[in-house]
Amino acid sequence: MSVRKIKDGVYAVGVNHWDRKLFDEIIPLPNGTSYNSYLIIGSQYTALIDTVDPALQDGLINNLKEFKDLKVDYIISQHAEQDHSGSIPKILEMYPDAKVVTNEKCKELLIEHLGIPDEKFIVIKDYDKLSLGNKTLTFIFTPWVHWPETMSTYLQEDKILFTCDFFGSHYATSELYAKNSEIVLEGAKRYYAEIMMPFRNFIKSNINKIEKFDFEIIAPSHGPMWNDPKFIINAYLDWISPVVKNEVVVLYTSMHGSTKVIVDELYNRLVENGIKVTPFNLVSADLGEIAISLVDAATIIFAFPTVLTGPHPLGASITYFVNAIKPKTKFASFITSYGWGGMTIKWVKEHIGNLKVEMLGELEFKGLPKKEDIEKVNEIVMRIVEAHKSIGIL
Ligand SMILES: Cc1cc2nc3c(=O)[nH]c(=O)nc-3n(C[C@H](O)[C@H](O)[C@H](O)COP(=O)(O)O)c2cc1C
Repeated sequence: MSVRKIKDGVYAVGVNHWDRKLFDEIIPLPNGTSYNSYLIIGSQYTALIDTVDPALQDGLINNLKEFKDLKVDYIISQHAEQDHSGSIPKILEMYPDAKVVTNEKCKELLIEHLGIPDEKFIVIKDYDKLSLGNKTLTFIFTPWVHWPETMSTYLQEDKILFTCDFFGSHYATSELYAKNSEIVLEGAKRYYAEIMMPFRNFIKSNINKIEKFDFEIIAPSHGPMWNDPKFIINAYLDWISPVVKNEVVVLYTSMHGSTKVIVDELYNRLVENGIKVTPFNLVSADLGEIAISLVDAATIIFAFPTVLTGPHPLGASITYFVNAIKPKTKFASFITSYGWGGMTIKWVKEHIGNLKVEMLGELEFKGLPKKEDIEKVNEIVMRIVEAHKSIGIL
């Protein structure tokens, strides 16, 4: 990605990671991602907002070299995670007089993670301003989107709000703006589901905080910028709202097909009853797609066999993940096939403490499901139907 001008004196200097396949070594990236860095050249001082993942730092360096006689005075660090901060040491080498401008918490994390020396920092407080001459930055603390130190930066004269991970999307593109397309929104939802959803409760207060500023562009640190900020803010408000959709997510695996018989039965009966069902075979499912589905789903069904007295390891792993990302799901049900005995359902129930779900039935059956097990499926389906009706989504 070469340098792109956003406004007079404001440039996108970050890089696309077109071929990155996994984020956090776990979430697939069908459309890659980007690490955005923004250069703001004021009449007196120049600031760089965030850097890029160190794996691609040469791209940032080459972009900065396109500016003749550039001197960076301030590196604004909005988030200490390495995909945005990891190239700060290299930029400090290039511009030894530059100072890292950030909050106290971020400073502490940057020292711990990157070993940046104490004397390199200027510590700012919530709503502090920094003048670059004809351009003014205001720092707005937006904690827990998604680390404790995260903050946003408002560029008053150009009405741009830099938000780092907040409103980011996993989407590598040569376009500057998101154009509100479904595909970018999907990338934003993929990002939200893994990274932001666990901190849903902090998002509303952060949106209230930023909305006091008059901005026309949201410039995140992943994916394209939003020149229709309402579009992504409204998407976030929808995702964090307590409202769930008439959808069931089935997380299943089956070694010899026994659990799968029940999953198929559940699928057919739920669909017959007008409920959207998304089954994910844990062997091959894209974890990002599972997380995306859980942003809206009213109900989760955990369905996997018993292995070595507990859940199949893929079942244990997904249970841990779902519990960690804390979806707003309201109902859950549990299915397992076993050979001689085990504790699978008990284990799963004990490991979903973060989910505020009403349990809508469970089915533990030996070997292949029998007639009475199939009948039990109907009971579970009717409970799900009633539950969805009770909250007015069916
Ligand atoms: C490696 C392995 C370990 C198993 N461990 C247990 C166990 O500890 N307790 C049990 O009741 N069944 C155990 N089983 C039996 C399965 O739970 C049983 O065959 C079940 O019906 C498989 O369901 P599926 O066809 O959906 O994979 C084990 C099976 C395998 C392959």
